[in-house]
Amino acid sequence: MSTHKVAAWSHAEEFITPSDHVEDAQRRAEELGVGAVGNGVGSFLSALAAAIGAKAVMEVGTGAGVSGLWLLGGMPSDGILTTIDLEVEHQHAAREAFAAAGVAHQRTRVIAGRALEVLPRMTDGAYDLVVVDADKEEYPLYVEQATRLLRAGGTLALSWTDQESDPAIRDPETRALRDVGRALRDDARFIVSLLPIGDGLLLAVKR
Ligand SMILES: C[S@@+](CC[C@H](N)C(=O)[O-])C[C@H]1O[C@@H](n2cnc3c(N)ncnc32)[C@H](O)[C@@H]1O
Repeated sequence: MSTHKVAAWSHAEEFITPSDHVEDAQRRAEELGVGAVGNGVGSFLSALAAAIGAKAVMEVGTGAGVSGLWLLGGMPSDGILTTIDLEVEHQHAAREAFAAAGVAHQRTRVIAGRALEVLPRMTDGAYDLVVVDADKEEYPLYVEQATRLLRAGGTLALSWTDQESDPAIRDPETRALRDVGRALRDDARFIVSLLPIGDGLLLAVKR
């Protein structure tokens, strides 16, 4: 790979300056030892939510609310973010982050529980955007649920891993992602693109 490509990737990560609220949430995520999207993926999610006018967003994996803040920043002012996490401490941090950023209470639904128990209770075709950033081994099952939850024309965004491109890496998480990537790529119901931002983001638009 050319040095320009590597430099361009780094540049993209630093190109957009996060808000103070996002930076606070990133620090809280670090304190809690939970992952969070970087500025490349975060700013992309914000731009994507704005581009598609996402009023109803489902997020699997709230963390400390970093990706949630980016998403809310791109959604219309009456848009609602539904976000699921099984860790009470993460949810508490995310609620604090949303409140500190002045997000109206009614714009977020922070749901406690295991994604695979919560998602089946959600309404078919009701979401413009589903963002997945949780247990990678469960991705195939999240995708099954997301396919049902998305409206026609809705978008699925899967937080990826840069290890997926290395065929020598065959741990269960990486294999699950590889399988899901191939399945979506070959699924005529979706238009798919793998974006090289952050650790990667797989986009699948439901026809
Ligand atoms: C990488 S973090 C999400 C970070 C978040 N998207 C952000 O950028 O701020 C993954 C989160 O998924 C949650 N998680 C893991 N397995 C889960 C499951 N089965 N159901 C719900 N949440 C889960 C973890 O508790 C953790 O908070």
